[in-house]
Amino acid sequence: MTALLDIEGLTKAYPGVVANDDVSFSIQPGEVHALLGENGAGKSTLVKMIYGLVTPDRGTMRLRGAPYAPPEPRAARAAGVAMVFQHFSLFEALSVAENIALGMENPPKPRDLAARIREVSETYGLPLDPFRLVGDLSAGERQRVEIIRCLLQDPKLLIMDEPTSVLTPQEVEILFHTLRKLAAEGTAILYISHKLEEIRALCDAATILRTGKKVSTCTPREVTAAHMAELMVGKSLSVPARDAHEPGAVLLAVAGLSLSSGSPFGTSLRDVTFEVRAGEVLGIGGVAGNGQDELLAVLSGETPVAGGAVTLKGVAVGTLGPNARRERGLLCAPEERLGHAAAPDMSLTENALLTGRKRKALESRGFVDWRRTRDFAEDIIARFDVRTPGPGVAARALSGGNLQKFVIGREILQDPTVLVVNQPTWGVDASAAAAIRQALLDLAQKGAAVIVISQDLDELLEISDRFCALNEGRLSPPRPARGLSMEDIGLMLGGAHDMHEVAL
Ligand SMILES: Nc1ncnc2c1ncn2[C@@H]1O[C@H](COP(=O)(O)OP(=O)(O)OP(=O)(O)O)[C@@H](O)[C@H]1O
Repeated sequence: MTALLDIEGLTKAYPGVVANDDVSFSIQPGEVHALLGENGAGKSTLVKMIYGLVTPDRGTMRLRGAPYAPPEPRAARAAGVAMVFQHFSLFEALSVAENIALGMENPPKPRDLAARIREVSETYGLPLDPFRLVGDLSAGERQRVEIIRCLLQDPKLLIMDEPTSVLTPQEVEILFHTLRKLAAEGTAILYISHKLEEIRALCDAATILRTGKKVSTCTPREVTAAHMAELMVGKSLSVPARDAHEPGAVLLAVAGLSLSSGSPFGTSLRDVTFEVRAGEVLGIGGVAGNGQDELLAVLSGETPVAGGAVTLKGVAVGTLGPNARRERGLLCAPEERLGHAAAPDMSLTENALLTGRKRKALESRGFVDWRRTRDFAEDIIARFDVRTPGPGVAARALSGGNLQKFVIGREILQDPTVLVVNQPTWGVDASAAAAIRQALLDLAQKGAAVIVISQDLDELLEISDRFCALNEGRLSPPRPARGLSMEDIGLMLGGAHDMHEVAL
């Protein structure tokens, strides 16, 4: 059988790093093929070459036997290659159908397009109303818009970059059902993910990259997740551990916090009340879009509130802005790493300065001490295993997971009294995720209070002392995490999301 896509010797170098080094493999029609590797291993670079976003330095591709070298994504799409990105490019104020029409060369009449969207949505079990505003959709529904946009092109190869990191467990099931149906019809799927159990459940074959080179292939169903992780990193994984301890004094308290959202697509916070003690990790679970961003903005000081709504070591800080809170020891790492947690075009040194200025004393007499700042950036890089040529590199040149390690490391190394992180291991590979969780536990062990906001319930159960759930802007009362079953958690999350369940 002719392979659908044959990749032969693909090589792509960036200054200081060979992102893909002589990579060769094939994808068969109807195959779900996983692309695995640590952060920075070269997965995104490889799929960008397949999708025409990056031109290889060397090497060739053949699609259904014919030479294939797309100069731009439009050419890739015309050849039958589609891609769903990690970050969606949708306009919130437009409807589903309007968004889809924008990406088409020759969009049909609106009514015909809506009918096509309904047809694809029903055929593939992806419930979606063409007339709803994108701003009102959950992350999972937005992903469906992107998938349906791809399916309308009738692709032969569908590339998916970490599709499940924004999905609830139920939405993952719906997605897998769709992907299996597509594969059964002969569409090949190239699937990037760090979630190894999901890969075992879904994928027929896997190609594993390490520092830009193909190091192995395997059949995910026939090996364990631990084995795949070992192939990726070349060593075995450690599980986060902590000693038993008694929590200390209350460090952060939020009391009766209600806040109506400024944005038409935001979530209002309703009577949120909780406290976190020294030495404690409080996990806040919930489906994205239930007030997580709004809560983080209130805690960081980006959205000031009434003074007494937020107290730090008994002192009202609600009216203070981010810098004043940082000086007092309340540090936050937001979810969006490029543009919010880090400035994309600034170097890592400059990004270290942005939040570490005061606490790391990076200024003296009104001047930036660049040597100290660079040392701080180098310390983060070394201690958090950030794979990059050096601190002079721009944040946007880092792979997603490596930038995440940098952002979390930058805050932890400032010795916070209270640290709030949103999705701390989003897009981070298994071994780096374990290292970040361990660093958060160590921070709590040293006496800080840590708040972890995450959609990853396994992560929260692994590291939290107490767990609570955000549901349409309301926070459930925290409960001890030990002994909570998935069923208890389901009830706490209860009805938070308008999950349109489909019969699978
Ligand atoms: N535009 C760029 N400029 C400079 N270096 C880059 C650029 N894009 C990627 N790199 C480098 O190439 C290497 C591979 O990055 P790539 O994004 O392909 O990794 P990845 O496997 O997708 O990682 P992750 O799982 O973290 O997303 C990294 O060292 C990265 O820093």
